[in-house]
Amino acid sequence: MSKLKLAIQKSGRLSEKSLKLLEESGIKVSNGNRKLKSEASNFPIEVLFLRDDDIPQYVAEGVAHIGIVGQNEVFEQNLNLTEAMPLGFAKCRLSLAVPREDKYTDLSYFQGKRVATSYPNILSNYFKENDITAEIEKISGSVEIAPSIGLADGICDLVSTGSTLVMNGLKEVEVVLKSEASLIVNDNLSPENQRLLNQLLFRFKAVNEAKNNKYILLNAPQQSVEKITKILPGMKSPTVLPLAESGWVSIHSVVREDDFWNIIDQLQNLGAEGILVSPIEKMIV
Ligand SMILES: Nc1ncnc2c1ncn2[C@@H]1O[C@H](COP(=O)(O)OP(=O)(O)OP(=O)(O)O)[C@@H](O)[C@H]1O
Ligand SMILES: O=P(O)(O)OC[C@H]1O[C@H](OP(=O)(O)OP(=O)(O)O)[C@H](O)[C@@H]1O
Ligand SMILES: [Mg+2]
Repeated sequence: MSKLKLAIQKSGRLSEKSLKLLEESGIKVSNGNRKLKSEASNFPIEVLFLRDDDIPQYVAEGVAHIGIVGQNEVFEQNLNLTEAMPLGFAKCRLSLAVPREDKYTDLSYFQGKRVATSYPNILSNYFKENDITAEIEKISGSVEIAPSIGLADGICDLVSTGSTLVMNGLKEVEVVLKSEASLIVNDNLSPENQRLLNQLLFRFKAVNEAKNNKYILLNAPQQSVEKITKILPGMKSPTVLPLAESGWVSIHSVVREDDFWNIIDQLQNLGAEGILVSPIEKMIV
């Protein structure tokens, strides 16, 4: 029987969340004993544990059929492969930063300057698009130290909280790319592997949809049902059940997590009481 080969990062920022996504998708993989290869016990999948920068190349060449890697690596390497699904974790941005004390008004700051980065291709395209000629210094790590040791005038590196920049006396001045973890796929999958991939995508989507939504349950006066239904349309329409007390109903629905705090006032203004919100484990739309 065919097995889908999935490459994930061996150790680093993507590792734990990649394994967690598999676990939440009901796929049991052990990664003990520093093994670099592991077969799932209940799904035809083999997991390869690799350096994250190597993953796009392995997927493009078909050594692995699919992989989980940051979009920053996908764009930098620009290989023949397909992004099947953004996965919603390892969110960060690739940004330009300069010494805190420097005056910065716009990109022309970088004209004729030296910029250190681990993403020379993305950066050189960005400078080209913006008519900036700068010298790009490729380094593979600890990029933020470059200006203070005289290696470069500015840097282009991944930022999330911004604390690494602050600690190194730098300030973020431009966002070059926004990135998150992504499921990448080889362009020539066999029909059997494509079928397995579709099953996996179905599960990943159910897990991620569930994370973005909450189950909401509330009591409301009967006369507010129509207006509340408009605010809480749910997956099809909300469930409305009568309460023992006449003139009152219980409304059950699904709400996007991002919308919840915005609609809570409207619900209360319509007389909603006893509002309960709980997480959803899987959601199939
Ligand atoms: N500060 C951050 N916040 C969120 N996501 C990040 C952050 N830094 C990096 N990432 C994402 O996680 C990915 C892996 O980052 P990590 O630092 O673990 O890689 P690495 O040092 O290149 O590891 P490896 O040893 O596997 O090459 C990055 O390519 C990026 O997509
Ligand atoms: O904005 P922040 O929240 O401070 O995060 C940014 C830092 O995170 C990443 O490095 P990481 O910590 O993964 O270390 P690494 O250089 O060993 O990959 C990235 O290369 C930045 O240095
Ligand atoms: Mg790496």
